[in-house]
Amino acid sequence: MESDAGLAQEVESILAAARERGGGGERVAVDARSLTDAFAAAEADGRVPIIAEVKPTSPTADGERTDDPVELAEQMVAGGAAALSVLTEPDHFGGSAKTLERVREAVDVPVLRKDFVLYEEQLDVVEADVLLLIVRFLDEDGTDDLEDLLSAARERGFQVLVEAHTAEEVERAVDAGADVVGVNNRDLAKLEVDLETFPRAATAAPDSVTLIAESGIGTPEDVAQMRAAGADALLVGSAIMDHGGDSDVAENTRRLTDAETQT
Ligand SMILES: O=C(O)c1ccccc1NCC(=O)[C@H](O)[C@H](O)COP(=O)(O)O
Repeated sequence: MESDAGLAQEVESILAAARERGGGGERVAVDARSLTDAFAAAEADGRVPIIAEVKPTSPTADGERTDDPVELAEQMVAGGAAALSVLTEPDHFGGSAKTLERVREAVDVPVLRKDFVLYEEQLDVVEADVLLLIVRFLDEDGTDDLEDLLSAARERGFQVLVEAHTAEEVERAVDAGADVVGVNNRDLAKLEVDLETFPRAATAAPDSVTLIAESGIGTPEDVAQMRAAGADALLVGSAIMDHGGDSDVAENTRRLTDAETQT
């Protein structure tokens, strides 16, 4: 079911909750682990650079994974993940700032804070190496501007992944100063996944940008499709988390990180 604004109801609910969430108080100052260095190290080691996502559940998940997120994160790193993404959105994804803090303490790879940040004060919740800003949601009236948030995040030491869904949004991200751009194959307005999205939108990014393909990637064939279209790295949640089951998260990660060395 869609709202008047053409958004899926779950998305309206996510945005309403994000508008209500405050900040953390004290200004965060981060000594960040380099995301691009982590990608380069994975490549040098023959691994596909994968950001594996600790996502206990989501509006499109088949269930909930209740294992200790720190154990899941450690298994993802054992499976060759170059970096991790940790949901901190509590109401729809089962995440928390505390979880991110615990995960970041336990691993030595860069950790992305995955949340729906709309206002500068929401940057000051928890230290993370990378922060997500979503072009689509910063279009809304009443949110802070993408450009301002990008600067505010960098002033605190965060690297910033700016997420787009179309070629036009990729251009907006680059114009705002983004050097790491994610193209989400999931249309966050409607929650539909189409793996042709990344190849279509990625063409708008200059070579200087680090490009990340996000969502809906589950098989070595999907990895090959995204890499052939120019993805420097991939962000994968559901296929690794296996929400409806209890499969080995390290193996699920390894299947994708090893995709280019398997014959
Ligand atoms: O994952 C969802 O169901 C979702 C619903 C509404 C807004 C955002 C959502 N996900 C955010 C993401 O971008 C993904 O968690 C991430 O790219 C990984 O996607 P996947 O591998 O398909 O789990």
